[in-house]
Amino acid sequence: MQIEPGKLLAGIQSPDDMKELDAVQLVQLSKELRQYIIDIVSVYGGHFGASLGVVELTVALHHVFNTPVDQLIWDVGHQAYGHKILTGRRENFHTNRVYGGISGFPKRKESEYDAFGVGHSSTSISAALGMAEASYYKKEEDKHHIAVIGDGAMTGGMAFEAMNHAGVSNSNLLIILNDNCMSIDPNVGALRDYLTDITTSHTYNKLRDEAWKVLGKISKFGPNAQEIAANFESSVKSFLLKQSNLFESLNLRYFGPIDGHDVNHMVSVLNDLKKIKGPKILHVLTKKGKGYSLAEKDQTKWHAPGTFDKMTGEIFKKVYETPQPPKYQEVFGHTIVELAEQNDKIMGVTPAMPSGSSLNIMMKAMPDRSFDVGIAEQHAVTFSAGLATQGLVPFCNIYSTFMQRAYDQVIHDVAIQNLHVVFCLDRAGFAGADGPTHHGCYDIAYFRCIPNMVVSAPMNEKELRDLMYTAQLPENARPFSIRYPRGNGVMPEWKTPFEKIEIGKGRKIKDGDDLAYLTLGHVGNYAIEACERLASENISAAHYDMRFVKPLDEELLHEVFKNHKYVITVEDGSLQGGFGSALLEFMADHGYHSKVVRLGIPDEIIEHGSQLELQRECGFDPEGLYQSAKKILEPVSV
Ligand SMILES: Cc1ncc(C[n+]2csc(CCOP(=O)(O)OP(=O)(O)O)c2C)c(N)n1
Ligand SMILES: CC(=O)[C@@H](O)[C@H](O)COP(=O)(O)O
Ligand SMILES: [Mg+2]
Repeated sequence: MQIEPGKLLAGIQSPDDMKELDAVQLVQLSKELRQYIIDIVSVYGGHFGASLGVVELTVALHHVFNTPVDQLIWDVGHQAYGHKILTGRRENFHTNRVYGGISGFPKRKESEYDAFGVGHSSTSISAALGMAEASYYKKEEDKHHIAVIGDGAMTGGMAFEAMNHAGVSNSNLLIILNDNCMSIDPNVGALRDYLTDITTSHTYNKLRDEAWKVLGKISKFGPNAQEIAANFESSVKSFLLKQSNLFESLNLRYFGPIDGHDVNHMVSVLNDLKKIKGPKILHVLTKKGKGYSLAEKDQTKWHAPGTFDKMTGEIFKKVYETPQPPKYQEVFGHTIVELAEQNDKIMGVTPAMPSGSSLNIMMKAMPDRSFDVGIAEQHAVTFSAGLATQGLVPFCNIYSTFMQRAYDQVIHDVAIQNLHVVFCLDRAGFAGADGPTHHGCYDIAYFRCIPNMVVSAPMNEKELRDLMYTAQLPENARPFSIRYPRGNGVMPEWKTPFEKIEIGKGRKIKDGDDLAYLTLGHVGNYAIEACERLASENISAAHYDMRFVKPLDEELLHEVFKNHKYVITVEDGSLQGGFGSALLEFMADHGYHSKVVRLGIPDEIIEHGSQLELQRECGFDPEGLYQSAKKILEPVSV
């Protein structure tokens, strides 16, 4: 489907084409850019509300700054669709997040305008500061470094670490705080309240106006800007501003808040700020979903709505005639509430993903026992450890990819003290369209080497429920991780009675003589398919659902290796150090010599696409499992 851009937008091949636009044209370009994002995302899907909210900011930045020489870094990058469209990728934009197409996030290898690869939050200030310090060192005095960070991302610890550093640097750094009061769900915490306060406080705004007067003078006096700013900074007003402003206290010159939907005002402010050297922050107020009223009203739903009818706002969902299996996240969300009703020690913790993890179900049902701690994975883990020291049983739900942030906390604060924290790692395995920054490839490998830790993965909804039930039992008071993928399970009738699973015990799903599949987690369902297909060709394959990588079911493994010359291991995770590796270690330790083929994610960066496309690429989709069996059984030619 061909989607045509507006007339002005059609003429923009790069930001160079925007430099001469006048005030009216900048407004028109913003309008066309917003419409183009709506047109494309409604048909092809992707992140939506965040990019709509920064349309004017994006236009103003590329109009004022000399990108790509000036370095523009988008935090997380889910709001950078306008940036991509204006920087030479409009004609490819319909391939956004599609297998083989452009990435949904800024990516250095995709464009020179993407100054830094992103996807995880709160990295932009550190990266921009690093670039700014490099420019300072290289005496590139006129170069600008701009980090655009949302109020949600600003709650992440890294943002504070970076501001702490920036405040004592001389480098030419501009932080733009894009404040829309939203994370994916409504933003949380004291910083959110603080930002609202400085936006509305009477006293503060009076002081701020003084600062703006100085900026006005800077525009007029041009070359004397430095001097005027310096005079202002030694004044009493500046002292008061510093006392009453968090960012000023950290030595960052603070400007704003300003209306982020007034493109021409932003152009004039950014032009002023260009003249002020050193680290500074501009607070911009925007509305997530701006310009598409449904997205403005329900900002969480329209964060990444999927495809929709742009005229009616109907979000397209596949219609099935029979009941479908639920998403794993939903099973988690309902099951934690059920368990918490039985066990008053259970608490729920999420770092800024209440909707994504479905912990929002518990947050609604039991608000005093569930916490959204903001984009703060490290804090979420150590906070859970703190709860556990007091005899509570926190379920700390973190996407596998974001758990990478909190690795030290898992070891130092949980495992070494052998605390009873249950880690639910959602989006384990390929995340799909979000791509390599979001794939949950590494958790098996990075958790498997941690003493005291139980590492498990359910093959279906029942196993997820039973593992959650098992994990909270007092006799299992130790760090316990359960990984499961993005998307649906396999059991429409998922609400099964709880059954305890013995820790470290797998199960034989099917006997067979010719080879054995050993699977971990949801991909076990692919082995069922492969076994059926092989059976129709008189090949008899056994199938074991191992459930645990740590501890391993050694009894079951002795059975496997005593009876099978050919073994195929399957995991939706990194082959390096993962489940297959664990089995090779077991074989080496016990002197087994079966031929083993390991299927999983190779030692490469796998890009974006649907989960199945990526699994196919790596050879562990159902077809890949079948073909591997055929291959392993092929007679060796001499
Ligand atoms: C480390 C990390 N944790 C969680 C996420 C998931 N995530 C992506 S966008 C987002 C909300 C960001 O809010 P904000 O920075 O205010 O941007 P907005 O969407 O409001 O424009 C979250 C939680 C992430 N990308 N990285
Ligand atoms: C940008 C970001 O990090 C999130 O919006 C992420 O895309 C959410 O992924 P899910 O859609 O799997 O919740
Ligand atoms: Mg926000």
